[in-house]
Amino acid sequence: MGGHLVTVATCNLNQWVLDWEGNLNRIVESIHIAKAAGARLRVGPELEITGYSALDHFHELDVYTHSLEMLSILLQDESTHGILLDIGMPILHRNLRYNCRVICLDGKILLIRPKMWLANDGNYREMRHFTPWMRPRETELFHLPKMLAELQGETHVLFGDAVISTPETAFGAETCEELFTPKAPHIDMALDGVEIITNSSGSHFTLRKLDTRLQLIMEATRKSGGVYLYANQQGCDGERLYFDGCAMIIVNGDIVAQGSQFGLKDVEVVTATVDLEEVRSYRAAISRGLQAATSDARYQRIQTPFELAPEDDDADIEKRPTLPMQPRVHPVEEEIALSGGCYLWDYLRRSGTAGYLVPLSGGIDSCATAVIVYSMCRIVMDAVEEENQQVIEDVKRLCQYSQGVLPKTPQELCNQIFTTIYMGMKKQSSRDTRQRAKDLAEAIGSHHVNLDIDEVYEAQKKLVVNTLNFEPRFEVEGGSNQENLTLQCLQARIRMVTAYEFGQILPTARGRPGGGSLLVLGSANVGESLRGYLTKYDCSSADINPIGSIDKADLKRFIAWAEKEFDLPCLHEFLTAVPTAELEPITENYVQSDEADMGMTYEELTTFGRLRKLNKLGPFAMFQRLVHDWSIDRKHVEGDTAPHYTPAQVAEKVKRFFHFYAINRHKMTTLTPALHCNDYSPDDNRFDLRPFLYPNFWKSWSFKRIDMELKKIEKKRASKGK
Ligand SMILES: Nc1ncnc2c1ncn2[C@@H]1O[C@H](COP(=O)(O)OP(=O)(O)OC[C@H]2O[C@@H]([n+]3cccc(C(=O)O)c3)[C@H](O)[C@@H]2O)[C@@H](O)[C@H]1O
Ligand SMILES: Nc1ncnc2c1ncn2[C@@H]1O[C@H](COP(=O)(O)OP(=O)(O)OP(=O)(O)O)[C@@H](O)[C@H]1O
Ligand SMILES: NC(=O)CC[C@H](N)C(=O)O
Repeated sequence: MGGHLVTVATCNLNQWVLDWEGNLNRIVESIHIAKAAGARLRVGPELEITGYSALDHFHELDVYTHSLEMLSILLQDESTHGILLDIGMPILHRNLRYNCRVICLDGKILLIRPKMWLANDGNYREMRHFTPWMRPRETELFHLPKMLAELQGETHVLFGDAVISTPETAFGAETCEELFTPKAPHIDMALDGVEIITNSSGSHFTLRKLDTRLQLIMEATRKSGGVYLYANQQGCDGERLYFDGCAMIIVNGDIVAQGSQFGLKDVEVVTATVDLEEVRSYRAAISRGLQAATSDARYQRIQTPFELAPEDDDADIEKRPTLPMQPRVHPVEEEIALSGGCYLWDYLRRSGTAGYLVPLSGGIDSCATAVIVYSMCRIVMDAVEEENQQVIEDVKRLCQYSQGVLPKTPQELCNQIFTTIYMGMKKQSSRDTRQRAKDLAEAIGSHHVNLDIDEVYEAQKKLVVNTLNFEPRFEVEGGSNQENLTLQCLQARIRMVTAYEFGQILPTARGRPGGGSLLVLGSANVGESLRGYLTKYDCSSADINPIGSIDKADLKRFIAWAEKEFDLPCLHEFLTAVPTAELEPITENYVQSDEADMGMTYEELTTFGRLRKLNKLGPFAMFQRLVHDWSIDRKHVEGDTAPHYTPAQVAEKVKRFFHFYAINRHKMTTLTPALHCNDYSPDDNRFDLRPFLYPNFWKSWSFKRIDMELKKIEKKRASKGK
């Protein structure tokens, strides 16, 4: 029989790919915390032994050998006994690679459950690394390697799609993506009377995604009833993704416990006491009976005498079911601040470098990058205040406080590990941008360098003058377009060389103990990357870019939010300034402007960027869509804030965008790795895979089709007298 009050645990773990012992230690620590909280079942993230993002390392046999070795250490560690464990790791079975859950108890394996529906969209390539288990509710024998067979006292364990039956209930596992599929395994398990479902995830962050995840999880148990335990990685495990934790426990559609989405705890365990009788009454009250009774999905149950709810515990009247709570969701601006801040901290501490350097131009993009570093310092100082020992250790190493004196404010920390550098040109740079950069640096406390690159520029330019006997001039000085571009790109590239030069020597020159290098941060955003409005291999080429998958609209929201939330009034100036590259000389009647140069506004670029990637529209479909969305006929419709253009103007805009997109796509192939935050990201290397040598779009069939459609539309409008 058994009791009905069960204490269960799930967790966020900050795993790191191939950090075998580190990963194992964090798993063991989570088990200790779960046990101390009285939990009898603990679930951990997907592939927690290797770290989720090992990618093509999953092709290497070492990975499977070391995973088994770590599992063997875990099973032998008696401090992990006395609780049912659901551990994530890769397993080689009959020469096929599987992404598995290993369910174990008291040093023995009960079941190995391979993932059935693999994640294969966007950043995910699980089909490249693993084989899905395509036989629902079937099992076979897994031959244990010698080291595990000795521990098990048997040569084989069950491998496949089955569930575990305890004296009082049954639980089954599903893995991450399976929850996202239309016919998720939890549906059949719930129909077959399984009351607790574990979900181990390696689920990455994108802006506004938590809503979707929450809805899916709550829906899973709202429709079928049951207890759902969600575990996830948290942090940067060695790739461009940030895993946003949020371990949760849900009962019959209500959240009863929720861990942090962003945070610096390497191990965060979430526990709750749930009442199995509530699941039974809920299931009795919903329309499920007939479907359950006629369902042919019958799961093999692996019996264990281990009680999840010892009756003795029910007699303890202090124990009571955890009450439902409202889900916590951060506003999108805060998501940018927290995801970027936490990712940068993991990257910094794990890379072993001395800090960050940002070329700060006085424009909004590099400003956003700098504010994200400041956000990191704020998050770190909060963790220091909460006495997070790992963070304190990392801060001590980075800041080299031999006396153990820690910084007291985010600004103090910022000053130790963050340099901003303004690299001006006498004729091109305005006083305004130089001042804005200086003001921001002062407000966030960064170590600020203000210099001019004219001498280097002149020396480099002389190479052409002296060697080719030709003096290139800017357009405003009467030069051609090609001369104008050459001189602009020269400045831009000198900035990149200067940024790396300073990044490498600054810690030593400042007398920082240990010396080392600063990582150079980039600030290219989605719109300008798509449009190609950047110099290849200039400051857009950096070590890592925290804003590379965020478009201008989201960035501006973030800066407006940070102005208030971080109390940085100087950010206001960045929001109202006209965006300019300052690569051409400023004259009495000419100041370079991004939007004029690009032939489109950032707002329009935001729309193009999202329709291209999220809605998957090519030139013709984009025209068909925007001719309505941006219709001139809607100009006077109240509340319509979109731009308004005639059909001919829309055609011209769409063609211009795709023309520049096509001729500049090569720039995406060398772009700095960016933290992945959005499904509209143009990242060519891992996410938005495209060719980079296109035919001339002006002569393309798709542009001709736009012209044909335009003619039809104009004819119709003319007949209506428009
Ligand atoms: N199909 C292809 N496949 C591979 N590579 C290709 C290529 N076509 C050109 N290239 C290469 O790319 C080069 C042209 O690209 P690139 O050198 O970037 O030069 P380009 O795109 O001509 O000029 C840079 C543009 O970015 C603007 N901008 C705006 C804002 C800021 C900044 C800044 O830097 O701060 C720059 C600047 O005003 C200018 O319009 C060619 O010289 C060639 O080396
Ligand atoms: N005067 C400068 N001093 C330092 N860095 C600069 C300067 N001008 C440009 N940069 C660096 O080069 C990058 C690309 O320059 P660009 O003019 O394209 O700026 P952007 O991407 O629009 O960003 P921002 O809004 O920060 O100017 C900037 O993000 C910045 O990091
Ligand atoms: N690892 C996975 O299966 C993750 C897939 C899932 N679609 C997600 O984004 O969370």
